[in-house]
Amino acid sequence: MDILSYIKFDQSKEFDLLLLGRVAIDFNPAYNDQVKEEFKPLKKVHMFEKFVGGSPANIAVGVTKHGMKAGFIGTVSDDQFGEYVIDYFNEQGIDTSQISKAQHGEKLGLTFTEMLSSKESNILMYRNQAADLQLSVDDIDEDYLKRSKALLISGTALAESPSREAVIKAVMLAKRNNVKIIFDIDYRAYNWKNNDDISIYYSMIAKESDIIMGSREEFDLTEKLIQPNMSDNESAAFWHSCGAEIVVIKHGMKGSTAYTADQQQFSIKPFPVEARKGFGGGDGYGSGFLYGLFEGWEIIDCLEFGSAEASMMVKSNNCSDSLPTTQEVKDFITLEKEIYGEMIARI
Ligand SMILES: Nc1ncnc2c1ncn2[C@@H]1O[C@H](COP(=O)(O)OP(=O)(O)OP(=O)(O)O)[C@@H](O)[C@H]1O
Ligand SMILES: O=C(O)C[C@@H](O)[C@H](O)C(=O)CO
Repeated sequence: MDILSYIKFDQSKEFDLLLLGRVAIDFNPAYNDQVKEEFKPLKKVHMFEKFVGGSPANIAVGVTKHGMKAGFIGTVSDDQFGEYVIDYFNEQGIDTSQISKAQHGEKLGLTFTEMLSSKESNILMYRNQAADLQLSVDDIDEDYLKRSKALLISGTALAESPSREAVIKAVMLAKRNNVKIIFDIDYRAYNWKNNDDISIYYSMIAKESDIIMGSREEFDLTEKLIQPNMSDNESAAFWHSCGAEIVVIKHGMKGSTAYTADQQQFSIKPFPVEARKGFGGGDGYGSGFLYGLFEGWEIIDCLEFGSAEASMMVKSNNCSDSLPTTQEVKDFITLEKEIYGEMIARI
């Protein structure tokens, strides 16, 4: 079945996707032609490379590399790092007209990453009074929102006020302007005060969403106050009953499944790679999957493309700069299929 029968984007709109939420600065152990910090504990690392990071920021870069027209709604620090983010987005072709600067000295989060082995990596976040959580209702402009086919909300933006209210306002305005809502649950423990808050705000946005993407753990957190311990099938049925057209549930290396409102389900596995780190896979997955969806591909092809892009990202040393072009993902899939066989990722 053609995906356009699931999601009907308003093709007359100028932007494909607006992304709202977390943006930070990643400091990754250097791994380039000059310096190679091999797998080691963070305390032993001397040289770092700086990148723009944060899941929705990365996905904005990822979909733009596929030729989609994206804009970012967020708040950055009023300093050199804030300028770095805006310059980087501008260079990538992402619209920055709706990025505000924090007014009271709040700083962008700094993410120091630790690569311990191909199976273990961690992040160390410096994120007190984070600038991105200063996004407020005054930063949400209906005339801007209505110009987009879809709005992606990253769940981290719900962790604190005033960003929380800004998200809720954006979702309310999106709904009345036929802007599809994509909820990337994107749970990060920092900034959340307790699990009831997580369930209250995640479920509030999930109930309004057309597409929901998250790991099993993220769905469990979302569903805590609705019905704990749901199976994947039960979760999908519940969110479909609230109006979601596509529910994607990820199980890391075990694979992921997209459930469509017409009761179909499609599953995919990761493409085998030697990973440099665990994080960033979700952003590659989101970029590739959404690109396919906007192109009107069959769901299984969207999943394969997203899974390939995820594998490429965990293999890489960073989360934004290494996001691949469409041709690079296609070449990666061709190569992996030559090595491992045509059905390597398909379940
Ligand atoms: N070691 C790996 N090798 C290949 N692919 C991987 C590996 N780890 C993760 N992936 C891919 O990345 C996808 C997303 O990873 P995960 O399920 O951890 O989601 P996530 O928590 O949203 O990620 P992120 O930390 O980027 O937000 C997986 O569904 C899988 O396709
Ligand atoms: O915040 C993180 O989880 C790690 C970041 O380094 C990265 O940019 C990211 O946001 C991955 O989703």
